[in-house]
Amino acid sequence: MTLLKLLNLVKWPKALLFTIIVLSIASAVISLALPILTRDLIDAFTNNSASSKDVITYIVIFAINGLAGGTSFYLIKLLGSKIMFGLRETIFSNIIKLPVSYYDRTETGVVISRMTDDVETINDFITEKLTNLISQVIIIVGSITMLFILDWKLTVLIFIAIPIILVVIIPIGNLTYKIAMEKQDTLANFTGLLNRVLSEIRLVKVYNAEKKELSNANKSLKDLYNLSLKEAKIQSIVSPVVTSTLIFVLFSVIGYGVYRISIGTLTAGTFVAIIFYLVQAVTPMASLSAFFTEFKKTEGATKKLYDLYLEEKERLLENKQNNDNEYIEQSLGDIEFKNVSFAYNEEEIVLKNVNFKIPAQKITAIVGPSGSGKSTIFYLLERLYQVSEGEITFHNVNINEYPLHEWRKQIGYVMQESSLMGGTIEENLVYGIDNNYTEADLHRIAKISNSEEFIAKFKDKYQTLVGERGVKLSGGQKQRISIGRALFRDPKILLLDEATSSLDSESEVYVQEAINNLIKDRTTLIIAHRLSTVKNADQIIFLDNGVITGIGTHDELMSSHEKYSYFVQTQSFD
Ligand SMILES: Nc1ncnc2c1ncn2[C@@H]1O[C@H](COP(=O)(O)OP(=O)(O)OP(=O)(O)O)[C@@H](O)[C@H]1O
Repeated sequence: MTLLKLLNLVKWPKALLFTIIVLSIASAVISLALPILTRDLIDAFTNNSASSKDVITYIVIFAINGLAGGTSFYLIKLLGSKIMFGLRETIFSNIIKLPVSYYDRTETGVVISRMTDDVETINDFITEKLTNLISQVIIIVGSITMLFILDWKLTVLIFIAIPIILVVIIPIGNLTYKIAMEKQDTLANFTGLLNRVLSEIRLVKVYNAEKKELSNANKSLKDLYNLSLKEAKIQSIVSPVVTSTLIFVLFSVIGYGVYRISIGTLTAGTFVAIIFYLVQAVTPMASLSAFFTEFKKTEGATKKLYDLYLEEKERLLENKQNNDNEYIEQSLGDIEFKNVSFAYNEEEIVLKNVNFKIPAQKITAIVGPSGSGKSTIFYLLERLYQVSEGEITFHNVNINEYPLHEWRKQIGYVMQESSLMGGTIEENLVYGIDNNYTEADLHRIAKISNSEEFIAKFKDKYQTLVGERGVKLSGGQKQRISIGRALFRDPKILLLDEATSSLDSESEVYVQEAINNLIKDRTTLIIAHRLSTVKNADQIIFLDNGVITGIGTHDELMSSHEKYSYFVQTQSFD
């Protein structure tokens, strides 16, 4: 059962669970005793033999029952919250370890919905159904048994209703389940759409796509609307059938009971006890009838969550202790691509048998037409994807042999779009730094990344909020913050995706200065878009449609590589 497998991932609060079970059994037993006590009290009153002790005992037991009910209600909610916490923590720690390739094929909104809606469904099932199961079964079985003992003729009358209710409930239960599953999927899709649209709201607006997105949203919303209506229609059939049957039974029982009292074959106390048991048994019965539908629905949610948990994670090798790690501590080391081929999917091979060396502490620039595979080389170095063939080595050791986090710690990656996280400037500068840093470090990094001046102009200085993905900063400011972020890590290897978007010349100078500070004494690989960069590089790699067609200095390639010299003349190289 997937639910058990999933729940096994969470540390079960066993003592709490045990207390809940004991309390709910105790409460069920008291509930079963109450009608008998009521009967005795009523009959005692009828015979004028009731003592005040009887009344007090009755009230005390009633109060204990209420107290046990209240306490177990709280404890069940506590159990649910603990399980939700555990599940969300476990699943989140897993989804954050899933490789980038997983997110290439999955909409993030769907993952969000798993973490929110599906976990909630499981919580509802546990707190409202599973934990009450034992006490409900005890109450139903106990009440029916007591009914038979008290008066079998009346009980038979009650049982006539059960097949009528079952005939309606069972087939409809399956239908409700199907609708619930459809609803879960539609909701996940809608969350996906919401996430996509809201994260790119500027794009939506400048391309006048509001109407289009609204009509996309409309489809999901209509589906949700129709499914809710379907659910309502089903309920509008089930509910009156069940209620009328129950009322019919109740009236018959009351009529027959009153008749029996009038002819003296039933005491008033026993009659009240029967009604008491009847009411007591009906509520858990209704809840139990929905148990299997809810269970199936929860199994659906559980399976999706468990599948997410089973998805293959990035290979971390965190506990690996061997000599290879020592290499990573040394600063000097060449990186080599040896016969590397790579494809994101079967349709297209992006890198084809690529061989080159990135010498330590030198600048290597990669140039080539759009889509030739330049960024892919960075992703492979960051181990965001695994090579399909060949290997990438550092100190002649396959980079996969290094623990992933240790390896990534050596690399500073300044992305072209200068991705920032929502939060403050300080949080962005120190992003991913787990050791302590001082105020002085912060100022030093801001200074060498040329950010100090513009940060000082903000009212909140380092605590200025940058907005989602840094929307409140200018392009040049964002770039300088990302350069600062890379500097903070003091990486040995630097991956720099030079921005194609042109900054104004003043900003450009600031960014260039920051880059020069960043590059110093590091093994640098730049995706180059400027003539000054390629001229400064120790070697240039020309990548064309996934194949390296030339390696050399700017002057060498200008004289020997026709496409390179043409490229230099025609691209936006200044
Ligand atoms: N996540 C992905 N899934 C599938 N294909 C991808 C993915 N990322 C890139 N590609 C494809 O891989 C090829 C190389 O892309 P890459 O981004 O490495 O090129 P590039 O040289 O950096 O281009 P540009 O200069 O335009 O940024 C392209 O054909 C692209 O469509």
